[in-house]
Amino acid sequence: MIVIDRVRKVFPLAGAEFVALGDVSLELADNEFVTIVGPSGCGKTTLMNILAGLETPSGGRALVDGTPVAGPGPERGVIFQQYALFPWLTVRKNVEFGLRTAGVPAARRREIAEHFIHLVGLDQFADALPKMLSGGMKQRVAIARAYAVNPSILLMDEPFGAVDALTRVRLQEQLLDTWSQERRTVVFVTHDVDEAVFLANRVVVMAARPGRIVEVIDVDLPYPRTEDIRLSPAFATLRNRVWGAVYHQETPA
Ligand SMILES: Nc1ncnc2c1ncn2[C@@H]1O[C@H](COP(=O)(O)OP(=O)(O)OP(=O)(O)O)[C@@H](O)[C@H]1O
Repeated sequence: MIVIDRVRKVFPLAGAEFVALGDVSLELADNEFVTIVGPSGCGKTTLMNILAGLETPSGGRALVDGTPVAGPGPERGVIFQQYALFPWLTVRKNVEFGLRTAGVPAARRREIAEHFIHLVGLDQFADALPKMLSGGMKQRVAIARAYAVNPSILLMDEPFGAVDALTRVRLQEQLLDTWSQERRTVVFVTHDVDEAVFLANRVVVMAARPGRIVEVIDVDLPYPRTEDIRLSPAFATLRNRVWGAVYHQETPA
């Protein structure tokens, strides 16, 4: 379980203080898929960095299974927009990387890597270098690599931001497919309202100045999420609601 308890983050700005996160509280149950959506600058990345242990809060705390986050940890896998694959390593070696540093024996490493490479549909590319892959494929490698070390939580910050619209839809379906087979708690930041609704069982809407949560919307659409669901009136209703919460915010001048 993740508990975000009155988290505040203040950055120094031109001799004053800039409140990137005001007072953010949220609880996430195990194996939930929560998306965070909000306008630029509302603190989404700051919140993810705090959960990842890459930033420390100025106030409040983030807890994972009751333990305060004090740095990066193997139970939290991180996937950001930049693919961050090692260009000189093959897909297989990239996926095995975290296992190698954890001292997992070679045969077991290979077995685990093969499982997740298969799960993201890249069997044929296991021995390819990243430069031979499309952007979408690289991001699937990043997902396989994050999964390989068996984190209970996946933190994803705009992971599909750099791919075209059609690839993006395919990646969403593929991620849900992976998640349905290997349930984890997922926190997923996006700018895209459709993406936020399609993936999540809850959408967290944030606003800026100060960064804060303005609404949490339950997405009571069944999984697996199919194209029929994406085109359904129920989806459109939820999408419109999230859209309204994101784009009709009162922001102080
Ligand atoms: N290291 C820093 N120093 C000073 N200000 C920062 C720092 N990091 C973030 N900020 C400020 O905090 C605010 C929140 O930034 P953050 O990147 O978390 O927003 P975001 O919602 O992820 O935005 P975007 O959607 O554009 O990525 C921004 O106004 C940003 O300028």
